[in-house]
Amino acid sequence: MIENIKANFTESIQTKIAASEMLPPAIDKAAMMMVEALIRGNKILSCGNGGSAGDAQHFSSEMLNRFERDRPSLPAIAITTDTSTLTSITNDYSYDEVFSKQVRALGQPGDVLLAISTSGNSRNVINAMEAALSRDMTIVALTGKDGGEMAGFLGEHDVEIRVPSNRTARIQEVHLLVIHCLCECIDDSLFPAHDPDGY
Ligand SMILES: O=C(CO)[C@@H](O)[C@H](O)[C@H](O)[C@H](O)COP(=O)(O)O
Ligand SMILES: [Zn+2]
Repeated sequence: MIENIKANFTESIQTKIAASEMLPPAIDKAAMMMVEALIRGNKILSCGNGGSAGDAQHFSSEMLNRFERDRPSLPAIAITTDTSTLTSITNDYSYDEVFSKQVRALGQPGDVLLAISTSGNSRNVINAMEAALSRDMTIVALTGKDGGEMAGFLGEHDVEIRVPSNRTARIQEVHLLVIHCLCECIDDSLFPAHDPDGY
């Protein structure tokens, strides 16, 4: 067990090192898309399944409350949280529609969809991306593996941040780091720190 645990740490560290060499330009582009949307008065919707639903909520809570320093609340909604909405859409239509119906209701032109899937193949996330495009939103996709079907849905105004790993857990661990990078970039752009420690 101890050896397996150590191997998980090693694999996670190696995945992060590989990601640190490949992902910063895409993360920077995604952060700028979000900053421009927020400056325009738009908002960010986020979605994903399982651990990625947690990531979607982690991101929105850091927007709505704060990341590392005090600043005004920023508009973001995780569409993974309202069990009445989730169960009724799934019951009456299909789990595949659980995010897309919410995007069509809440999405406005210029909003950003943060779409999170380690495989890139979750049908409800892909349908949410289709709905976002129909609402003239832009998309930041956090993926892994080969990017799955999600990779094929992205246009020149969108960005994919694909973690170089085939293991769901390792991909999720880097997704959380990416989310924290996005939060820091957004805060530094919109609310530059006044003291050198950033607090
Ligand atoms: O957290 C984990 C595995 O670490 C699981 O809950 C995982 O998120 C679920 O199996 C998801 O349904 C996987 O979906 P996706 O990442 O392929 O879109
Ligand atoms: Zn997990």
